[in-house]
Amino acid sequence: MPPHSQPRGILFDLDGTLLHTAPDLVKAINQLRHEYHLAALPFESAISMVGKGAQNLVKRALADALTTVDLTMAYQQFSQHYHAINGDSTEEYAEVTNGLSALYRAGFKLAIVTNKPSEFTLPLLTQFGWKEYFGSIVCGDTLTHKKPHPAPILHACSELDISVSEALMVGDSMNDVLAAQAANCQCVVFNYGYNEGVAIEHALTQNNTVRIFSHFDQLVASLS
Ligand SMILES: O=C(O)COP(=O)(O)O
Ligand SMILES: [Mg+2]
Repeated sequence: MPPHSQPRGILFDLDGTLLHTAPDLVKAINQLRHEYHLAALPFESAISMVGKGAQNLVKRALADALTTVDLTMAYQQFSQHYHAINGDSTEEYAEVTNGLSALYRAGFKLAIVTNKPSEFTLPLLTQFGWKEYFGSIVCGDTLTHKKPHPAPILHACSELDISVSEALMVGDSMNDVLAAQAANCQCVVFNYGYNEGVAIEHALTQNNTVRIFSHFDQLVASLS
């Protein structure tokens, strides 16, 4: 398949791509730090720790106290905090619901491929009314491996019953780009997301074939 040919399946990252989850994530992280008598992290520092799943987020957020922290217990504490507020201050990026609905109605097979654990992902998909759109939902704890490993992308393709050459990965970070490259899958990224604190334009090398969009409408238009 030549680069940029029309896909049959579209695999979406969640945090930083479909949903601006940062306000709730940062709040839960700072509630956790408060329990450990640690100062609140500034918003931008906390959000740069998002990307490699919630267990890694907790580890990164407690880096200044790691020698004294039981990470299993800390994750449980974070999970309680985040469950209590998950979705409260989370917003979809502009035109995401309209765009997903249009792509679904146009016959594309859609999937979620996120590093976010399923316990937090599924309630958000229900809250935003998106669950019916997705023929596959691969979360950070669905498989042994998370992005940037290619396995989540390959698993979603298998569940959608398409070959990876017929898929397009849509994300916001190098975890999405590297997973797509390892799986040999087309990839586009939005530049409004998180990418662990680094502008995605700077992270991508010049000869990279990944397209960069700044609005969800641009993705939908590129697939019409
Ligand atoms: O939970 C994370 O760390 C990131 O989630 P994402 O893969 O949807 O960006
Ligand atoms: Mg993301």
